[in-house]
Amino acid sequence: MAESFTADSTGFKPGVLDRAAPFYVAGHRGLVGSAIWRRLESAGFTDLRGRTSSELDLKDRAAVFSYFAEVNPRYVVLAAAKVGGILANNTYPVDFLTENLQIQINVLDAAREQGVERLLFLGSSCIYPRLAQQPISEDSLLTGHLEPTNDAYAIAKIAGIMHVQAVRRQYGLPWISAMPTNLYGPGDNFSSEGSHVLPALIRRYDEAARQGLGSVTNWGTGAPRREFLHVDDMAAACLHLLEHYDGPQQVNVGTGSDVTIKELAELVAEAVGYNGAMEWDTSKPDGTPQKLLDVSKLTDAGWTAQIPLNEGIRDTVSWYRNNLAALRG
Ligand SMILES: NC(=O)C1=CN([C@@H]2O[C@H](COP(=O)(O)OP(=O)(O)OC[C@H]3O[C@@H](n4cnc5c(N)ncnc54)[C@H](OP(=O)(O)O)[C@@H]3O)[C@@H](O)[C@H]2O)C=CC1
Ligand SMILES: C[C@H]1O[C@H](OP(=O)(O)OP(=O)(O)OC[C@H]2O[C@@H](n3cnc4c(=O)[nH]c(N)nc43)[C@H](O)[C@@H]2O)[C@@H](O)[C@@H](O)C1=O
Repeated sequence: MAESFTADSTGFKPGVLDRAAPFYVAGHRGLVGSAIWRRLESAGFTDLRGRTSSELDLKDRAAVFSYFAEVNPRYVVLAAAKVGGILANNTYPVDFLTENLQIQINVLDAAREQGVERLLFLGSSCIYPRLAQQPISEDSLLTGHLEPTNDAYAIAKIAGIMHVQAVRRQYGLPWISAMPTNLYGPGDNFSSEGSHVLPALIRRYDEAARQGLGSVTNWGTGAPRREFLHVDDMAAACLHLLEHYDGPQQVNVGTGSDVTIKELAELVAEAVGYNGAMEWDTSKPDGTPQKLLDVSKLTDAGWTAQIPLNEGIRDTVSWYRNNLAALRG
């Protein structure tokens, strides 16, 4: 797929986006959308637009078209999606497939009808084959079988990449796709069952430290390797790509280094001040053995991650503790 793009021509010229133009961030209250919103504000954008899911259900096609006609955004980031950790993806594959397809098709079709000038679609590193060669290059898309715990979600995201490529080819619009690695940071989902590993560990270890527990049990074997990118870095990368990258191929967004889940748990334990034992519940799935992105395309486009993992974890622990009352409420 990646090596045989049909030629497209968008006329895109790299440069700063117009700070006064209407900019719609779909999913602006989520982990990624809220970070992108903060980044755009600090970069001087003055006409940011967002709607919560209760104000605008992006699965409602008529409502989405009507919103786009009203706002007529010049720029769009699609950061609204049904998102969850390994257990949620494995348990509710129909929801992850159908909700994400509906949201994407509605938003991308409405944006196309409105002639949105720049659009960034967000996928995920789970689109790549389960046993892809590491670090995972963009070229490995569709070269092997997907990880079964998140194949439904991955298929929806792959359809989104193809939708963007098709719009470029058929309509010449300079839209792009980015594939982030595992993300974390302020505003994450800290629920015990549905969340990703890093917020789950922060919550579990913080509670264990407060309650003086002698041991903590994490999921799986602790052996899988994952790469973690702070969401403020992710937001900076998104703006950089919107201003500097144009091409049909998706761009990986990550740090270029990974850790085992056991090493991650040790970092979290240290950050919260927990000294007890670590145990593993191997009845829970490990998922893919390793997900480390090749970020050379992003580096060539002029961007690299800035926030080291230990600092990012400390920052997120501190945000979690400051917001605990609101999260419980
Ligand atoms: N978190 C991660 O580790 C990774 C995330 N990504 C991708 O980044 C993007 C953002 O993820 P993230 O910020 O973590 O997810 P969150 O769950 O934190 O946020 C998702 C957002 O989507 C909105 N949303 C969901 N369904 C609907 C709907 N039907 N109508 C309107 N809005 C809806 C929610 O709105 P509201 O709050 O108003 O309900 C929410 O703000 C996704 O595309 C995801 O696939 C990719 C790789 C890793
Ligand atoms: C972003 C990405 O997120 C998901 O894929 P994943 O990378 O497997 O994500 P995860 O963060 O949930 O788990 C990572 C690893 O960590 C282990 N683990 C230990 N203890 C806990 C724990 O308490 N919770 C969770 N969730 N995992 C735990 C867990 O067993 C696994 O080995 C997909 O939704 C996929 O679609 C996707 O895009």
